[in-house]
Amino acid sequence: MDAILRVEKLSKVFESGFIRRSLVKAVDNVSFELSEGEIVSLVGQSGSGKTTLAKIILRLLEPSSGDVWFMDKNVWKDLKTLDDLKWYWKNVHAIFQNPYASFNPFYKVDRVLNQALKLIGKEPNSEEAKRVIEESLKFVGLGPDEVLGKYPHQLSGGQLQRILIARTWIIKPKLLIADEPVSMLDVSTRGKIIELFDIMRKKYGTTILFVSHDLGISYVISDRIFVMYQGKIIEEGSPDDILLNPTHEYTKELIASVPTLYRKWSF
Ligand SMILES: Nc1ncnc2c1ncn2[C@@H]1O[C@H](COP(=O)(O)OP(=O)(O)OP(=O)(O)O)[C@@H](O)[C@H]1O
Repeated sequence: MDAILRVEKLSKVFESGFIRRSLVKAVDNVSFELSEGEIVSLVGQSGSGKTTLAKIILRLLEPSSGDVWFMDKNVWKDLKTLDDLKWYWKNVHAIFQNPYASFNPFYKVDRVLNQALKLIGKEPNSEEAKRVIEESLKFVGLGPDEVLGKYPHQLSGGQLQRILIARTWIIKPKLLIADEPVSMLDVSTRGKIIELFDIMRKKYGTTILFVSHDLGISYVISDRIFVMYQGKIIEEGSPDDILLNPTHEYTKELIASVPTLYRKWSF
């Protein structure tokens, strides 16, 4: 399979401390490739560098060194104009942990769906736009009357996260970066969202980078798992490789800290 994303020797160093300056290597010489339609989990404890890596790929945070290639374009060197960036964010889309943060509290939730329509060149409020929005909500199991015309505070975190998946469904990105998208949600919404990721990959060939501290969910949904520790990917392999034959002490600790790992998940 062709690589859709290539990360090459990526590093990000932060300066921290006020009186005594010290350097934190949040991402330390990381390289990997993602293929079309793959679901890959990036797993590690808090502070291991997952979000920093995700932000660099999303072009939200500049790397200290190294390159990110997406479909043969160097993300930090080749994308210069606003149109280049729009192209990138149409193809590389993110869903973050806290759905409330993705909505402006002063606007009705419809706005994020209309913005998605604009991004793909469709006129909001047209008959076609209405149809696409309805289809997208159906895809995530929401009725239009349930959510449209409402403000974010009138909906639950699970409903908001589903609307964000509906937005992703409208945009149909080639790469979806989902950074802890389910950790704040109840078990049934979590299961539904993970099921939707699987459908997106099967139906539209979406590649998904699932960023999580939860090896349990990653085991169930991934084709491959990367284990991140102190800014480095210290181990990678199939879920069974990682779980049954972990080579790194840190991975063994991570497995031991997941009591629900072998429980049957019913999605
Ligand atoms: N803007 C920043 N300035 C200084 N240090 C930072 C900054 N952002 C992150 N760091 C540091 O970089 C390291 C990696 O942080 P990062 O948020 O990427 O980890 P993470 O694995 O995503 O953690 P979490 O699961 O808690 O989100 C941490 O030591 C963090 O303190």
